[in-house]
Amino acid sequence: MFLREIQFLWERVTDEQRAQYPVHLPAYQGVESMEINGAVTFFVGENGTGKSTLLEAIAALCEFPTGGGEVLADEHSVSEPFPLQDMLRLSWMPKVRTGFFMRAETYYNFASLLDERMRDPDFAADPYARYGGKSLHKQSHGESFLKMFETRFSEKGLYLLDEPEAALSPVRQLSFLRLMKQMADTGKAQFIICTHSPILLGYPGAEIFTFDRSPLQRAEYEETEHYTVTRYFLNNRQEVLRELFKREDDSL
Ligand SMILES: Nc1ncnc2c1ncn2[C@@H]1O[C@H](COP(=O)(O)OP(=O)(O)OP(=O)(O)O)[C@@H](O)[C@H]1O
Repeated sequence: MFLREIQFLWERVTDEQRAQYPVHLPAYQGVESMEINGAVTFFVGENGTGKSTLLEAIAALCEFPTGGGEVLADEHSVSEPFPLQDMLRLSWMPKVRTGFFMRAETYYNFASLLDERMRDPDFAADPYARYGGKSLHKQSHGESFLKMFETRFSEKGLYLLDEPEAALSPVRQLSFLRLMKQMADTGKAQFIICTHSPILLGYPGAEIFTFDRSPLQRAEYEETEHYTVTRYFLNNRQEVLRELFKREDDSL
């Protein structure tokens, strides 16, 4: 593993910035440092708690292309949001420069970029070579996603992945777990992953940070809502659905 610690340098932000996105997000309040102790780290938590924002800030500090993962525009904001990376410091042992940042939602753009490169006569290398040999638009989403990981995971590096499960069936998620394990075991790859998948989260010995608490903190797999809610639903499906729909009818 390479990335050992993410420090939050509060002295770098003004009081005004502290009150605004992204610095104001509850999960970040009171965080001085996040120590990373394993090859696989997950960020979990409710939608909008700041997982992607932190992952993207790490990617920016690593100087990885953020893959078209532009920050959501805020219609009400009069100024550009404070770049979270400006208050972060990453500690490495050893420092790596390779790896990538990938968010499922920008995968389509990435596929189009490769097609553009294929058409570009000035681009000598085969842009599909590392991605299954043909346009990602001509492979199913899940197939090409997994293919891409199989090819790219053979390289040493830090992999920052935002909801990789979005493209993957449950069986493919299991394949993905195996792939991560193979890579992590070589000591050449480190993963930091935002996920909502109870399957991915089940990676053995993974370090999990939950953004549902303020400050964000470590959690055990069985403590996460992804585990408890999924488990409860699967064990009590009829009861949960009855209760859910009854409430909906009542509010009509
Ligand atoms: N440019 C922006 N200006 C203001 N607020 C923003 C901006 N970009 C994102 N936000 C808000 O910041 C919060 C955190 O967003 P983020 O994408 O990091 O959440 P997340 O935990 O990754 O959520 P999800 O699980 O849904 O992907 C959200 O409430 C989002 O609407």
